Amino acid sequence: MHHFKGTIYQAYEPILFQSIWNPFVFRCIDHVLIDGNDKGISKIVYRSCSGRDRLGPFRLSDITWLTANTENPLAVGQYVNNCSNERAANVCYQEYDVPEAFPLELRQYLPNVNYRHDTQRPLRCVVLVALRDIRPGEELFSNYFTIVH
Ligand SMILES: C[S@@+](CC[C@H](N)C(=O)[O-])C[C@H]1O[C@@H](n2cnc3c(N)ncnc32)[C@H](O)[C@@H]1O
Repeated sequence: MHHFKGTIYQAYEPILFQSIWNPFVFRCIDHVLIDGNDKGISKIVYRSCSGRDRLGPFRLSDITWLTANTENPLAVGQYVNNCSNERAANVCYQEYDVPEAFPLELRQYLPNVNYRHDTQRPLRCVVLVALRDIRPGEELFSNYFTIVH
């Protein structure tokens, strides 16, 4: 199972500059957006939001996916390519909201952060679920336009 990492924007929040020429923006069913780009302004925004949201000694999100030393090796969801007739999808998307009861000390491994610190709703995450057994080194394909409810 892989995470689609990145900054979470509610449907009404401004994302214009971060989204220009950015193929890594994922749109959820309810129009929440995840900017999974690990470069440029998207990277700066994620770092800044992640540094801002801390609770005592705990980070509330994983920042290591922006570095060479990734602590959550599952946070690679945005590198999945689009399937075609010749190359069928082998993963699909599942959106979920992190429950309030999720342990504080484990939040540092979640590769998503809210753009706005005063967002009232739970953190949105999107994971990729394998549709069949996948061998090491196999390229991952999803149907960019299908979401499992
Ligand atoms: C979310 S990224 C996917 C990961 C990207 N291939 C990478 O290496 O970072 C989306 C971009 O990947 C490329 N892409 C996705 N599916 C593709 C496919 N089936 N064939 C060729 N390029 C594809 C397109 O350039 C698209 O804008």
